[in-house]
Amino acid sequence: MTPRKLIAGNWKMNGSLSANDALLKALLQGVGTPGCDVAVCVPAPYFAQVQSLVAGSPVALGAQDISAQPQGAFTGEQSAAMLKDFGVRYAIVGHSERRQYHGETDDVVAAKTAAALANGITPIVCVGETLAEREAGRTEEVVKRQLAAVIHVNGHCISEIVVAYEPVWAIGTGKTATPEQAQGVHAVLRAQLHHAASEHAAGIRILYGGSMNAANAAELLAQPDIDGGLIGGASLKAPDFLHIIAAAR
Ligand SMILES: O=C(CO)COP(=O)(O)O
Repeated sequence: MTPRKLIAGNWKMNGSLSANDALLKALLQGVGTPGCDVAVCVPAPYFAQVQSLVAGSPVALGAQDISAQPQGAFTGEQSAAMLKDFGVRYAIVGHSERRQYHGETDDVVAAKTAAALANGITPIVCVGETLAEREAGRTEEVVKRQLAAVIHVNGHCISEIVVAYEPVWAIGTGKTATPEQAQGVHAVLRAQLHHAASEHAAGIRILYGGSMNAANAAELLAQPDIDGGLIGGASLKAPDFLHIIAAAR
């Protein structure tokens, strides 16, 4: 079974009330009935705004992070229940920027994945190697270790996760992985999922992220194991994001 593709925008720490309004109105005007699932992962202060703008549309609301803790003295964190209050469907977990700047380990990423799953939020679990790791021939080892951490989340069915392969060297650099490079890593991840949960592996979406744009999306999305995209910069421009959505049909 080939899963329906997912095109998710990661706005990162960008936006304002007025910019979000203009971006989403343009997106909703152009999106029609998309041939794929669509989501925007927005900064937490804008959940309410975006929830009301996308209500009743094919665009789902996503978060960029989620707390591993249910509630309490965790200053600055947002719990799964808080996300649910705003209709959040997806939460990015373990983005390389969180791993790099906030010291998130594989264990933290696994705990956040579990918190999302326990609350009916689909985690988009990011994996990916740095340039130094790729050059040292360690790509497979790194992404397999990162994926293994979430595969063994106790008591939850991994069929509910989305995986995103985001080579760190391709993020925000304009250096996209070639379709062959991306497909090579996606095939490794698919095989690992197959080994862990053969009955679900084909249906788990593996997104590519890292300088995906209107010009390169179609070729990347045509690869057999690329089931969508996690898009940073290009998701902030409605025409570019719409072009990528159209390429996923
Ligand atoms: O990190 C990314 C999405 O999560 C990718 O960002 P860019 O598309 O800006 O390279």
